[in-house]
Amino acid sequence: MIRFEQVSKVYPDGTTAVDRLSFEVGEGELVTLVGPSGCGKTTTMMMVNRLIEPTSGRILVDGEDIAQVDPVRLRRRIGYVIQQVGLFPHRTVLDNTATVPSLVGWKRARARERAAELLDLVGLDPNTYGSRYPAQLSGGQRQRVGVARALAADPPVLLMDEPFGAVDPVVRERLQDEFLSLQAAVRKTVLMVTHDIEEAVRMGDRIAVYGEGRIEQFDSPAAVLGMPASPYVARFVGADRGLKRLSVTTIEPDDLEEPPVARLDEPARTAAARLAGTDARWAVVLNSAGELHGWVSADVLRTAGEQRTVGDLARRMDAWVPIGTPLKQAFSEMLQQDAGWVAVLDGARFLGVLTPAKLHEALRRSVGADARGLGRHEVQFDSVADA
Ligand SMILES: Nc1ncnc2c1ncn2[C@@H]1O[C@H](COP(=O)(O)OP(=O)(O)OP(=O)(O)O)[C@@H](O)[C@H]1O
Repeated sequence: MIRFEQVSKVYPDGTTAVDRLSFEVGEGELVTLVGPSGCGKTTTMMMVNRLIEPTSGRILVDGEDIAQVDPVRLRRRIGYVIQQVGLFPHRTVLDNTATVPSLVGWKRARARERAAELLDLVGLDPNTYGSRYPAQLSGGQRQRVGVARALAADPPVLLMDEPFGAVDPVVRERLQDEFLSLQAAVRKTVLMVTHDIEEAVRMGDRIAVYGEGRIEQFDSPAAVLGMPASPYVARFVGADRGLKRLSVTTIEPDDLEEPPVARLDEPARTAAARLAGTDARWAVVLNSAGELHGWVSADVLRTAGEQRTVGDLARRMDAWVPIGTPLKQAFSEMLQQDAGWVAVLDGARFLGVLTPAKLHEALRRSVGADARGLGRHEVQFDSVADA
């Protein structure tokens, strides 16, 4: 969808901002450009909507060499979100959001209707906020208007330069989450600049890690964290990349332990007999539909009276996550519920449990899989132990 072919930019004073850059962003993909200040990220981005012209090489958008496209026409297909948001201070939020549709000739009523829809989509009630001026909004709300405005004309491509940079960390995380669920629905092709590796990992389907004017590694978040392509990338992603990896590795069925299962309505003695032959100290308790109820201790089952059912003795279990959840979330659930394991469900169906030992194994699996898949030499298993 966006393709860079050997693109360089040398500014008139001789600064080489970008040096023979080649990469491609697929349709519906979100690629983050991350790197230290001054490494050429913004220059890269601004060449896509021709706010900056490359010195050599070419850039294709949807197969078309953009040097041949009228810049105004090009920019209508490309939404642009910047950190300072750049809202017009003397226009209402609704009019700000309707800017691009109005520019491209939509009727006023239709443009405003579309703007109201978009404000709603980014979590701002158009009835409350539509008539306000930018100065009457919080920083986070202004950022949302910036995103709504960029999406208003439904451009296939979105460029975002530090879009969540100007807000505090808590709001920032919320905006990131909101944008991710929005992106899951609208599936734009997105190029996002950030200097924050956490944000790059969280947001990107793939990450381009910049050195000076060059991409040092262009890979999935898991691969960048698990197998930095060079010592430079390893330093940039940081010593705690094992921990960061927890957020990008998801739970798979093979990661689960399958403890013995007891049914809510069966006699305690029956369940105790089943456990007797094993060294299990507890069993998961499911209801008759196979849904998680809780757990029961093997000792309690063994010493239970004749008449008792498993249901009389079971304890509720609230620590659970859906299959496919990132390990980090499962771990956090474990800590929050003060549990030694979390149940993993597929919809309401119980699949198995994740224990700390299995979590560690899953991390190792993900590093190993990348290593096999990509054949990199610099596999850093030690990063897993750090986690
Ligand atoms: N108009 C210009 N004239 C000369 N040099 C420039 C110009 N604009 C940018 N540069 C230089 O080009 C290099 C890349 O700048 P760019 O803004 O692309 O970096 P960046 O990675 O986006 O940095 P930051 O994270 O600080 O925004 C820097 O060395 C910068 O000083």
